[in-house]
Amino acid sequence: MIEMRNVSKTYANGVPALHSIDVVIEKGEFVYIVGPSGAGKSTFIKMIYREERPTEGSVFIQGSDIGKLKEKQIPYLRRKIGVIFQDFKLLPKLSVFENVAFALEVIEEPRDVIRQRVMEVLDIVHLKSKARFLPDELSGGEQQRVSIARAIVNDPHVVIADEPTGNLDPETAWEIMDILEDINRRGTTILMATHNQSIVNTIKKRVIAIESGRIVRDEWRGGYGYER
Ligand SMILES: Nc1ncnc2c1ncn2[C@@H]1O[C@H](COP(=O)(O)OP(=O)(O)OP(=O)(O)O)[C@@H](O)[C@H]1O
Repeated sequence: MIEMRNVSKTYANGVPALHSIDVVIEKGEFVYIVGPSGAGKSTFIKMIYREERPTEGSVFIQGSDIGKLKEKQIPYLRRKIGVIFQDFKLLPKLSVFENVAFALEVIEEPRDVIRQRVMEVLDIVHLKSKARFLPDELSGGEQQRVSIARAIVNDPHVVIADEPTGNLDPETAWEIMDILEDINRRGTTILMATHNQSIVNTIKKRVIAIESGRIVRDEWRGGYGYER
């Protein structure tokens, strides 16, 4: 469902970030992207929702080369991809409900459909009772759960999380992982860039390790090599 073929990225200032990346991620997988600071993890992730474009090579989502999309087609791509950030990026003046509903209002879904779907996803992240709260009335973990609800409200094929537990204490980080695993069990592909070794070592998934812009390891943490 996600395929990178010979993808390289050099930023406009000449900084090389990715070199000849070849990778396939199948529907329903849960994949960690790991590597030292500056290795290229965020750049890798940004390629998938076309926040950045490759300088060489192609990125395919469900068989379509997203480098070839016209600007006006990009919102359609982004509806198929939910994104979660380390710093949540919630709209501070909107309630929890409104933050999550926003993506559905943009596509002019009927009000009753919006209400039902928003409450459904708030239930998945255990925040139904806080639908009317503002983001700054919530803990960091709760804010991250709102941003997860917002990421899945359009029922995307893939959720991309860039350091989703980076700003959270360890206990809250595990709660976020429970929710991401639950979403993955419901069929959504998950890609998560992380520095959190204890999560990667405990909740065993496919691990893609990037160093200096190259994939240096791609395996299941279960102890056997990754093959397809
Ligand atoms: N917009 C940009 N313009 C120029 N260089 C950039 C840009 N974004 C990232 N880089 C550079 O590209 C390289 C890879 O950065 P990237 O953010 O992808 O790494 P990362 O693995 O996500 O790091 P971290 O773990 O610290 O978030 C780094 O050398 C970085 O300085």
